[in-house]
Amino acid sequence: MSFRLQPPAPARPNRCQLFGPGSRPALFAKMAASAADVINIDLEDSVAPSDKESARANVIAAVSDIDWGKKTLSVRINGLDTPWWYRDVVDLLEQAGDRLDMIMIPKVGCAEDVYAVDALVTAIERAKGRKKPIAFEVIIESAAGIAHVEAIAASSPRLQAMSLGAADFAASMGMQTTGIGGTQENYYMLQNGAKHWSDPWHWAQAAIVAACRTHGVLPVDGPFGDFSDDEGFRAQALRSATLGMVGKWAIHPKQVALANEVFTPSDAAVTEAREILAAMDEAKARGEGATVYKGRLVDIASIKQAEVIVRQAELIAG
Ligand SMILES: CC(C)(COP(=O)(O)OP(=O)(O)OC[C@H]1O[C@@H](n2cnc3c(N)ncnc32)[C@H](O)[C@@H]1OP(=O)(O)O)[C@@H](O)C(=O)NCCC(=O)NCCSC(=O)C[C@H](O)C(=O)O
Ligand SMILES: [Mg+2]
Repeated sequence: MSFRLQPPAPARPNRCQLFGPGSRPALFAKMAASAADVINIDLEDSVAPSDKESARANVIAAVSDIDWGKKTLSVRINGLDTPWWYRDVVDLLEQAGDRLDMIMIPKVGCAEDVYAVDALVTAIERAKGRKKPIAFEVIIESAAGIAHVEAIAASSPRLQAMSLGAADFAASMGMQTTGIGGTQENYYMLQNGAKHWSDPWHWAQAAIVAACRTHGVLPVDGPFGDFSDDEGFRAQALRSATLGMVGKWAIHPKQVALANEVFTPSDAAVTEAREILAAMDEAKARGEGATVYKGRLVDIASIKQAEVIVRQAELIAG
């Protein structure tokens, strides 16, 4: 371990982030009643330009009017390359109630993008005497975003989470696909005439996880567009969880249960993790740093691995 210890990520459940357009207020109560840990009301790409102002007004009202329970409530503002983003921030901070937890900043390309929003938010919080500081989450969804991912992860103490936005990312990278996440037909290795599909999102996800873990930010997998494909969603989410991501977006309510299932450690995994911790306690009592559990080596690093699973389960259990 480096002299600099790895900071912990925010201790809150983030297994599923359910999205809904700010221009469809009829969905808000349904989103609040869902089993998602995080609610993302969108002012950006799911809202038509002609609806931007009315969607913003809907969202401001909904922050206070709807009972969001214990969920983390986040609003995705428009990108910094649009004419709408500053008004999103000003009106949300000045008019939406204290129930708002987070602002999601899309298409972040450099740390200075986050700095700009931070400066505006900080000024409004001071001017208005807002008591609860607004947290940030960002989406990495461009070539610039992934090139500068580590600086972005370090950009603000407000930053709690970072997601991969597969649709805009694919477009920015010039990838030949219209799919949002998941297996891509043409991304395969060939061995003895048989195709073996590979994962084109893997390297970006791994870069996001490393940047997030370095700076104490939650790494999250973004949307999976084909909401009729449960097994495709599950496979993508399982890969993300294996890489260290803590959750995934749902762009339809049927994806919420799938995300919660994958990102909640199973009873078997938690039992095994606790057994490893117990085996290592016994080893330590014998003055040993390593022992055998179910025929395989466990050592001091295994304690940290097991603690990741136990901590995640405890966090979710509340
Ligand atoms: C995808 C949808 C447009 C589908 O809407 P709809 O046609 O109404 O779906 P259904 O008829 O199947 O709905 C069944 C019931 O579920 C309710 N519903 C639908 N959507 C939601 C929701 N998001 N939250 C809660 N409840 C929802 C319906 O009202 C039906 O209820 P009932 O009649 O009582 O049975 C729609 O789901 C939708 O708009 N999804 C979110 C889209 C969105 O926010 N997109 C932005 C995020 S993804 C992105 O931006 C890409 C990213 O940035 C990147 O670059 O990768
Ligand atoms: Mg996007």
